[in-house]
Amino acid sequence: MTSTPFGVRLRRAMDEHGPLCVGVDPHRALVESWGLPYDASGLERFARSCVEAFAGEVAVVKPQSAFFEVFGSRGLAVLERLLADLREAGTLTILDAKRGDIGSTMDAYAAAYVGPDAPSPGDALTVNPYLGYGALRSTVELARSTGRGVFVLALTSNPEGANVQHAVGERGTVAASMVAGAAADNAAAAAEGRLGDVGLVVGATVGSAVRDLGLDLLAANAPILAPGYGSQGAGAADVAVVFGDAAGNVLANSSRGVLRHGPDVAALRAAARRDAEELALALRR
Ligand SMILES: O=c1ccn([C@@H]2O[C@H](COP(=O)(O)O)[C@@H](O)[C@H]2O)c(=O)[nH]1
Repeated sequence: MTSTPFGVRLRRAMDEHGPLCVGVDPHRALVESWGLPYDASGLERFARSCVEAFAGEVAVVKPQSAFFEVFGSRGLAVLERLLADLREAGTLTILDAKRGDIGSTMDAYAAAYVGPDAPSPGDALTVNPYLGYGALRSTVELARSTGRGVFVLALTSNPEGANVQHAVGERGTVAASMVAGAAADNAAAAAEGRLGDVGLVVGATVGSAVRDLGLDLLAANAPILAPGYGSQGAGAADVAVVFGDAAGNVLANSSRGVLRHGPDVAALRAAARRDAEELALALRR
């Protein structure tokens, strides 16, 4: 819990380290390629190497909850420790758990992940707005009250997402309604001249969709988490083209693209630095 808003802390971190978020996605193949057993003990050593490699070195680390949940309570304990170690090192985290439900259930998810007594808090949480942007209200409010943020899925990096996210409803496309929701929630921050705390997830792989759907990402004053850079095929130049005038608010994520350089900690760190520099050059504001 902190009194400095998430958007302010994220902007500082990106200015200092470049616009890269490293994902901690312990896929079975990766864990085994690091010479580790694919069990809770291997997971723990994998996570520890990530802390050693990335703490204090990159703007943000994004653990993917699914790969920890696989191991039940022992996996969740590793996730909690990973988040705590990064927090202690002063490195921002986004917990990628993509929570989304009716409002009353979201209250519990909000308490679990962004509340003052959250057992495994990150600095921000990814949320799924498929039950409607309004269902995220309590999560947005609680996150802001603890200096945390949320990232709302808007245009995801997978090809199947377009079928839902490009669909046209009463007030335009589904994606546009998410951007409008974030813009409204970030308006007060914009008036203060700072980046908002309600981020959007927009894949670096979406091609011309941001333009085609007329999404004004810059006006949303939202941090933009852009997965798809690296293993999913988007390069830094693609990120610059996809986001245009909003490129300065983009935090590109790479998980496997960096992690494949492990288990050597120096090699992991060097890979992250190369990507952060490449992105900073391409997205220069
Ligand atoms: O639209 C989305 C939203 C989230 N993700 C997540 O990001 C990482 C990407 O991993 P890579 O290894 O860099 O492909 C992963 O955790 C996804 O669940 C996404 O890819 N697209």
